[in-house]
Amino acid sequence: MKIIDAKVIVTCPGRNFVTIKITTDQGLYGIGDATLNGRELAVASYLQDHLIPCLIGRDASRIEDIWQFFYRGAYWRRGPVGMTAIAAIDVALWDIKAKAANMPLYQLLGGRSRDGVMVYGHANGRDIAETVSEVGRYIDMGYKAIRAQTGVPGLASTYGVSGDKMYYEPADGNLPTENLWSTSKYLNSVPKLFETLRETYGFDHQLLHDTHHRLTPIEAAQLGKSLEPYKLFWLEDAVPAELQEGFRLFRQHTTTPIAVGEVFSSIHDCQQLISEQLIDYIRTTIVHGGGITHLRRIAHLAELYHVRTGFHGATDLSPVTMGAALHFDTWVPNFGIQEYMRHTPETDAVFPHDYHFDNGYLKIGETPGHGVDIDEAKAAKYPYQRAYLPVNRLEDGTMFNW
Ligand SMILES: O=C(O)[C@@H](O)[C@@H](O)[C@H](O)[C@H](O)CO
Ligand SMILES: [Mg+2]
Repeated sequence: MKIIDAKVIVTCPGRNFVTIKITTDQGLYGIGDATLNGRELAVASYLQDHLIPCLIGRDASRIEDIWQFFYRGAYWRRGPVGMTAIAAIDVALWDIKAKAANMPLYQLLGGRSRDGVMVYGHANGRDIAETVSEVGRYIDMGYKAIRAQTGVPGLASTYGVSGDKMYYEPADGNLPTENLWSTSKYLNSVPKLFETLRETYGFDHQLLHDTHHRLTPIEAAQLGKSLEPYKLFWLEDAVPAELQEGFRLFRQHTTTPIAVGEVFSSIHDCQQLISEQLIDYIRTTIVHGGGITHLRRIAHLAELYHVRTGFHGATDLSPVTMGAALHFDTWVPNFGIQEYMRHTPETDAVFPHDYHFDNGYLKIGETPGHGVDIDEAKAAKYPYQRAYLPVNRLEDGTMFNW
């Protein structure tokens, strides 16, 4: 089955998405997500100008060989741009292979390990009272797991808190928005949020929190200890993870489960974190982690060390990633949880799909492939609009982590 065409589709139904569509000589096509929030055109060019010329004429069934060709053949390995481009091709080829076999992707991976994929939604509020009310709304919608993020007294803005309570999109202006951050103000406010949530709703629901890369290991240890009475499902991205051994200091002080990895792009970014059992959930997902082919390696390594998957699933990962991730989640034995930030109706119209929300779970259909398509006519109506993720400075002006 020969690849005869491959094209990159950039569309912006409220936010930018980059998609590759690969077509074979047998009339089958597959699609893959290539979206990297704030750097979309870098991946589009990596595909259009560098990888696609090498793709035409290859055998679409040779998924592993094509992955190895683009990874080892690049010379310059790893990193979010290259691995997102490789991931997009990989997912499109898995989509084609499953369609050729006339089976849903999860069957090709090894069949069902579960009937539904437990997801967590994003409740947020400007203050604790509004956040508690929002968590209640997500409980009423049927969520079994809810991430809670609240405004920090004394800070004008912070990660995860937005005016729109259903569709959260952090990328905004034509140039990066500058936010201000105070770790001490944040650490003073978070424990009170979870104390209030547990007092209000008890312990029947899983609660999660994302610190978004803003603490040192000892600050993360302090936060983890202070949250232990509230039994979080996980504390996410507490510490930037370039220094994997830095998590030893964090881990030794607290039993709060640790999740990290949405910004990772290969197994090498998390191999030490996993093999030293410094984390409990690996967040690296299909679109930024080299596709299904590479995520299987990460999941198998994680399985050896009691680490479970907890795929990133924000709105800036397209429905194509969500579809592929749900098939992976349906199969993978060491599944933990799937993030589910809902896409807008405009985005869903561009990317018709067969997964659906059912009482706290996402369920996939039996469509051959990953079950997601792209409506090119609708996609063409939304031209690219440059947008950046915000940046963060400390209150004294020091550049910090967003
Ligand atoms: O856990 C999450 O969903 C966040 O970390 C994301 O919203 C992240 O900020 C965005 O995906 C960045 O593009
Ligand atoms: Mg996160």
